[in-house]
Amino acid sequence: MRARLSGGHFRMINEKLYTCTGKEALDYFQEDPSLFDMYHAGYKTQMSTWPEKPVNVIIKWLKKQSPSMVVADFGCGDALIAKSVTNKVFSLDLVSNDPKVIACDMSNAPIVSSSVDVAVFCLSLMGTNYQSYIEEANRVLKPGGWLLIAEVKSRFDPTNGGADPEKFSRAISDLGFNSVKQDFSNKMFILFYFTKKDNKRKSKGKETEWPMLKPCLYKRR
Ligand SMILES: C[S@@+](CC[C@H](N)C(=O)[O-])C[C@H]1O[C@@H](n2cnc3c(N)ncnc32)[C@H](O)[C@@H]1O
Repeated sequence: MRARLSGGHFRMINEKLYTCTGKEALDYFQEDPSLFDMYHAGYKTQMSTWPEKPVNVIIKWLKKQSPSMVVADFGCGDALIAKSVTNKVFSLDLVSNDPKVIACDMSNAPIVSSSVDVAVFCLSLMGTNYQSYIEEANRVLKPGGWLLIAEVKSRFDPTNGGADPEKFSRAISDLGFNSVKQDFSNKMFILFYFTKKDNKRKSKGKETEWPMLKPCLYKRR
């Protein structure tokens, strides 16, 4: 009974995070931070069924890069990246239960412009204003810096209401990134790798067309 109740709470908070802006999500958790713990308990249960977690793929990738690279982990959850690598990592999330985590809405990160080598979004493009998170990553990234985005595969399945991954990739390229790789090999998630060209937008005056990313709603088991 308790498990069913907490599963219901998790699904409700999860749906809220996918259907509101980052600012509304920040207010929601500031009003009751215990909802954040409830969300993360449910999220852990969901992830325990995944054969491979995207955060571990990202950690493996980071370990192959220079440890001097500065990393920003946008929507870090339990800050596993910061706990697993020797790099300097800015771990950002809506609530901080750990001294390593900076509490903020990641569309407004307390990080100096052009100071970061790798920006990571691991299953964290939840808000309806997700493009403002990517724009913020663009602001803090150095030219040549990496942008890694892992997202649930169903959000990028155009045959089932999901976004076209090419359209998503094009929007990020319009911001001034090169698309280096799209890894579709995992059953549960897609991993996009981009590098930042410079501090200017590529297509001057052209409005970036961001595809809508459908919420990732979990079914009652
Ligand atoms: C699905 S969890 C993923 C956590 C972690 N990246 C991982 O892979 O295990 C998404 C996280 O993004 C955070 N998040 C969502 N919107 C955010 C925002 N606007 N600002 C900061 N964090 C946000 C949530 O609070 C949550 O901890």
